[in-house]
Amino acid sequence: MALSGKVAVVTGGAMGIGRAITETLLQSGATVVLLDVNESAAKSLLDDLHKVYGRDRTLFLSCTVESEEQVKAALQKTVDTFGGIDILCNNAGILNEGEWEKTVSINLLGVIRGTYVALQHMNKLTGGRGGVVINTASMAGLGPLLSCPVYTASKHGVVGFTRAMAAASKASDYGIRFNAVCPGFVQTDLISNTKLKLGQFSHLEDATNQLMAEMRMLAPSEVAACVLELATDETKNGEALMVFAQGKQYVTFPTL
Ligand SMILES: NC(=O)C1=CN([C@@H]2O[C@H](COP(=O)(O)OP(=O)(O)OC[C@H]3O[C@@H](n4cnc5c(N)ncnc54)[C@H](O)[C@@H]3O)[C@@H](O)[C@H]2O)C=CC1
Ligand SMILES: CC/C=C\C[C@H](O)C(=O)/C=C/C=C/C=C\C=C\[C@@H](O)C/C=C\CCC(=O)O
Repeated sequence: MALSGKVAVVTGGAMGIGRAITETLLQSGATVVLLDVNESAAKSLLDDLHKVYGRDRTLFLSCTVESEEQVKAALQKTVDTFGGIDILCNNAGILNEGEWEKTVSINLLGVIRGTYVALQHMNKLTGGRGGVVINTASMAGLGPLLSCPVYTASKHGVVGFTRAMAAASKASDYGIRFNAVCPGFVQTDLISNTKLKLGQFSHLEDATNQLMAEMRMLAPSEVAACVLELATDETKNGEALMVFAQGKQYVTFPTL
């Protein structure tokens, strides 16, 4: 299988897209460590996964991506348990325009934190074995969603950070590829009760619902399949892969 012998870490791995990524990576032969704050969802998922994949290829570690200490401990535990990290999926994210600083803290700072801590373990220049980092951005990382400006900003930041890290890693010979997956609307808890999550922009919910209707919804598994593509195609570095109901498309960015 494509990922046999590989060790993957998935943040926000207990639910939604992260759960689908976890399952897809396991199906491809990887060992998966899922980090999440929702212990009940994670433990329920682990029970299901153990029945299919056994107990030796999955591990749940309670961890918020907002905490440097917790992320460092979780990734160290991963290395101590499984010998290294080959794949990091910075997937954890929220939608909350009312608590916009928390949105930035999780969606962007959490991606930066996970990347920098994992770099210490994955970087070939510091004893790592290289690998790939896949960040869950959004199509809102490529264009504006008027009902959630801060969410849009956080996802634009993820795309920019991913592309810059890809270039830095290539120039520095870290041996690590960096890519972003940019889904449209996906049927998960994140987009439930959106009126409450849009804060001062809740009056714009209808406009977003109309866009949602036009674009149609994705299943989490469709996003996970694109994550697997970015993980296994070693020619992909610095890419942003858009995923929408009609298909997928790599973004062509302007060359400076
Ligand atoms: N659902 C959608 O329409 C889209 C979602 N995305 C992105 O996909 C990613 C996953 O979102 P969904 O699966 O849709 O949401 P979800 O709400 O179903 O799952 C998010 C997971 O992240 C976990 N999480 C939240 N805060 C955390 C923290 N501080 N530390 C660790 N884990 C934390 C949650 O417990 C949950 O398990 C997010 O980054 C989101 O922005 C991107 C495009 C579309
Ligand atoms: C209220 C729900 C908000 C966000 C939910 C979800 O997390 C999410 O991220 C959904 C994003 C969906 C975006 C859909 C379309 C975006 C359209 C425009 O912003 C332009 C986007 C991309 C243009 C890029 C290009 O065409 O090259």
